Amino acid sequence: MQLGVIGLGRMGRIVVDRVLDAGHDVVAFDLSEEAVAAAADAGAEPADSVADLADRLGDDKRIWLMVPAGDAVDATLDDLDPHLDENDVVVDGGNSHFEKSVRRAEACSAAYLDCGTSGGPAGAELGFSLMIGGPQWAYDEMTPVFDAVATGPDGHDRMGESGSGHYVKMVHNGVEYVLMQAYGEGFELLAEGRYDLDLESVSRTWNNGAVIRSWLLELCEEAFREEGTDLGDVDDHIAGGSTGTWTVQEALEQEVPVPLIYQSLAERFGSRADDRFSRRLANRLRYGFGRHEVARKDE
Ligand SMILES: NC(=O)C1=CN([C@@H]2O[C@H](COP(=O)(O)OP(=O)(O)OC[C@H]3O[C@@H](n4cnc5c(N)ncnc54)[C@H](O)[C@@H]3O)[C@@H](O)[C@H]2O)C=CC1
Ligand SMILES: O=C(CO)[C@H](O)[C@H](O)COP(=O)(O)O
Repeated sequence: MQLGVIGLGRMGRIVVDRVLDAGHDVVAFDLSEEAVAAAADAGAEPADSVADLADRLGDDKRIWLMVPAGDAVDATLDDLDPHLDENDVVVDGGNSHFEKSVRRAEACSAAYLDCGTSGGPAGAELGFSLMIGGPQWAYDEMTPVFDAVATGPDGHDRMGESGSGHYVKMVHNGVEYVLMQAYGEGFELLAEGRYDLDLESVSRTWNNGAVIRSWLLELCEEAFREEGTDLGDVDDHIAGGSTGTWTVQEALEQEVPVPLIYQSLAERFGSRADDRFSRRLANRLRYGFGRHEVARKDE
């Protein structure tokens, strides 16, 4: 099979390498010439534009987008669409919002698969977990590519109609926030609590047979090993948050209670403000109702 890959960053490059390793051909394009040259060094055929990539693919095009979610996906689809017909398949493997994926699928001249991708850079060796939405025939057609990019046949499946792949990935990320928060709270208590503990040792011990072992816990072990048991100079600021926000918005719309996901998201937002207005007001209100002393900034 011949696959066009657009977007050759952390994730797209893994798609290229795994598809090449499985014996398929790859045509690769990125706005970054360095990224295209590196993919060519790995065995991909370089393209210098979206149109050039489409020309090199011939009929029955199979194309994987791995560009940042949002405008980059729309811009790429605008450039691609004049070259597409109903026999072609486009996969969006990024973290797009599921509703945008439904709209893009309706507008696209090709069959459109929304593909939630999980596994991060570790997927280079292990393969990814792929959650795919869209037409069954297009999923079947892309199966050799999904087998190569995922951990294997069990690492991908069609979740359902258009949008369902990115919907499942959105909820996956909400769960990811909660697990991170849960490990964070447990280790915070261990770090601040009454014993002088080596947290790398704790996480290694938990990772070997404990009920709460997991890949995220292995990443905790790696973090304590590389940064130290006090996490050294790692800041308490957590970036990101788009996929968790979407999960909470959808839960509100469906009237499904997700207090843990919301709380984990709020913790992220809270981490970005070191001078919280709500805390300052609560501090002042305690004076109002109880004449409790107000802590002042210069004290
Ligand atoms: N990094 C991660 O662990 C994961 C990322 N994702 C999703 O995968 C997608 C890609 O993420 P990364 O590879 O981490 O991003 P990245 O920033 O490492 O790579 C994106 C690449 O796309 C290229 N690009 C941007 N706009 C382009 C355009 N219009 N045409 C062609 N190339 C363009 C950039 O030059 C860059 O090489 C995102 O939607 C992200 O949310 C999903 C799961 C995990
Ligand atoms: O999808 C992912 C992991 O599963 C990506 O790492 C994504 O970039 C996380 O983004 P955010 O933390 O902003 O939701």
